[in-house]
Amino acid sequence: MKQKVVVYKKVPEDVLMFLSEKFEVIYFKNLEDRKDSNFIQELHTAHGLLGSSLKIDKELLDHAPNLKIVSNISVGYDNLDIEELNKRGIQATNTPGVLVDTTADTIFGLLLATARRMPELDFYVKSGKWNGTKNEDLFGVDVHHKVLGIIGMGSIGKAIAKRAHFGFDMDILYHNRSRNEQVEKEFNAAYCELDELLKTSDFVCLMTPHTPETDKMIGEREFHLMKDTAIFINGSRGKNVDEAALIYALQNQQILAAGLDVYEIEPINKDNPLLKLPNVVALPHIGSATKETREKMARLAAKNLAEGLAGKVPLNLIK
Ligand SMILES: NC(=O)C1=CN([C@@H]2O[C@H](COP(=O)(O)OP(=O)(O)OC[C@H]3O[C@@H](n4cnc5c(N)ncnc54)[C@H](O)[C@@H]3O)[C@@H](O)[C@H]2O)C=CC1
Ligand SMILES: O=C(O)C(=O)CO
Repeated sequence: MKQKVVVYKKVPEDVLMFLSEKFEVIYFKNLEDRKDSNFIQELHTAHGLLGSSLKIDKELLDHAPNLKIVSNISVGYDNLDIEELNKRGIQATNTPGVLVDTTADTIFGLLLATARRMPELDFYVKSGKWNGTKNEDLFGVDVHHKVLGIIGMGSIGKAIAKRAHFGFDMDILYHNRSRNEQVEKEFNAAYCELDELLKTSDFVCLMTPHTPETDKMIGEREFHLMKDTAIFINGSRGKNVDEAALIYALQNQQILAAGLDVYEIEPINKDNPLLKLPNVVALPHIGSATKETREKMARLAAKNLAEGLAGKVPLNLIK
């Protein structure tokens, strides 16, 4: 009898076909609620789970006694309780690599859009306000030849550094769990302690995973250390930032502006003060979301799942 796989995110047709050849596939194209009774019902007999963002913790796992693998269609896996999965001998996988360039493009684009106030200016033109000289109140700030501080010099951090160094002649500072000689050589990047990076950078870009250690790692103290001309970019996870402190810093000119792809709670509430601030450029957690890359991620996740259920060690097993 075929093993059973529950897919809880929309995936391309070829991924469904690939899975259906090997497994019995139950497909929830757009699962809105993890308490959905049909989903819970299917979990009881599921061997594999494929999707993203869903919180997978003890409460959910108690409904899935036969589960062998959880395959996340994302690189971040802060939605998974890894300790609980380990305890139950359930494998977990993610999709690193395939989304690096796409995410770096988005985050660097966000940095440019924030510095040059592109969404505001787009609105200015489209709303018919452009009818004379453009005054200083519309000007942005330069990106090229400025100092970019990257916190979390991993795969995506490096790809951002590459764009900044080769494309924009920026000076790169970085803070990471460990030094990386390759990025120091390739992008002339200088390692520094977090406080030094915050004090010195014109742009601070956060690219760490969300872990107990990085939870709210940028808060009141850190915004205080930044230049009042600094632009803060968060492409990592919203929970890495104390959002109330970010709002305060933006409202009180402690920093100049912020470009955000991620938020403490997603989707962000439309009444969140961040969305009322002209010095915030807000994207809907879209870093990796191009058609091509999302398809690659889904294919890689399906491959990981198939390897796990075949008794092999999946390529992207989370250790
Ligand atoms: N906005 C979006 O759509 C996307 C967001 N992400 C987020 O970006 C994160 C990073 O992705 P990758 O670069 O692929 O991961 P990675 O694992 O290659 O890099 C993460 C880096 O953060 C560093 N780090 C971890 N804890 C740290 C700490 N306490 N202080 C300083 N550095 C620390 C690590 O040493 C590592 O170099 C993901 O975990 C995910 O949360 C990833 C993809 C898309
Ligand atoms: O992969 C991730 O971690 C994302 O945030 C979405 O691609």
